[in-house]
Amino acid sequence: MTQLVTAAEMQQIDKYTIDTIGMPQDVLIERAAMAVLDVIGASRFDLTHVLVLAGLGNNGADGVAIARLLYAQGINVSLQFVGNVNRAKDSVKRQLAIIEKHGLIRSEKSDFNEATLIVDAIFGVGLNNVLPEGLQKMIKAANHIEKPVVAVDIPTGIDATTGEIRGAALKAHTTVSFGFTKVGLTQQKGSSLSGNIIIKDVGMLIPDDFEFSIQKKLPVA
Ligand SMILES: NC(=O)C1=CN([C@@H]2O[C@H](COP(=O)(O)OP(=O)(O)OC[C@H]3O[C@@H](n4cnc5c(N)ncnc54)[C@H](O)[C@@H]3O)[C@@H](O)[C@H]2O)[C@@H](O)CC1
Ligand SMILES: [K+]
Repeated sequence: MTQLVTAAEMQQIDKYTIDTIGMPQDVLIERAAMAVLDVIGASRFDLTHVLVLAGLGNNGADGVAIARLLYAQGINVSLQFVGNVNRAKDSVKRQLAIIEKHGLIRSEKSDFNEATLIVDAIFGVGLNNVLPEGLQKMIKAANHIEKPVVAVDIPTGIDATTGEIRGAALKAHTTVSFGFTKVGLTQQKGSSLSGNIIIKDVGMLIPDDFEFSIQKKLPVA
C-alpha cells in the first residue's frame, strides 16, 4: 500500500530525513536518480537520444544526476536547463560541478523532434505558482510532439496537492515518484497526465508522531 501525501507533507518528510535523521541531501538525490534509471532501464523506451529538461530546484538536481547516470551508460543524452542556472539551488550547482568532470556538456537549446525520450525534471513538489509563460509555451509544444516523457516525482505543471494544472502541464507516459504518492497524481488532471505511476523508496523517514492529513492508502500498481 502507498500513502498519499500533500506537497507540504512531502516537504516536511524531506526536511526531517535530511535535518533530523542526517541523511545527506545529495544521497537522496542520487537515490532518486537511480530509481528513475531503474524504471527507464526496465521499460521499452527508445534511448537513441534522451533529452533531460531540468529546473533550478531539487527536482532539477535529480534531473542533472539522471543525465549523468545515463551518460555514464553510454547513452546519447542532452541536458537542457529551464531558467537561468546562476539562480539555481546549491544542490543543482553541486550536480553541475560533478557533470563537468564527467565531460557532459549542457545544451543551450534542444530540438524536441530529435529526442526519443524526454525526462521531465523541471518542477516537482516545490511548484507553488502558475508556470512562467515561456515555459507554458514550451510545454504545450512538447505535448504537441507526443514524445514519451518520464516525469520525475510529478509532471511539471501539476500541483502536487490538488492535481490542478498550473498554466500548463507536461503529459507523462510514466511518473516515477519518490517515497509516497502525491495526492495530485491521483486527482483532477494529475491522474490523467501522470501516465503509469511508479512509487520508489529513496530512504525518506517519517517522524514517529507524524499524522498524514489523508488516511487512505492506495494499492501499489
Ligand atoms: N528536499 C530534498 O532534498 C529532495 C527533493 N527531491 C526532489 O526535489 C523536488 C522538490 O524540490 P524543491 O523543493 O527544490 O522544488 P522544485 O524543484 O519543485 O521547484 C524549485 C523551486 O522553484 C520555485 N517555484 C515554484 N513554483 C514556481 C513557478 N510557478 N515559477 C517559477 N518558480 C517557481 C520554488 O522556489 C521552488 O522551490 C521533489 O519533487 C523531488 O523531485 C528528491 O531529490 C529527494 C530529496
Ligand atoms: K517533474
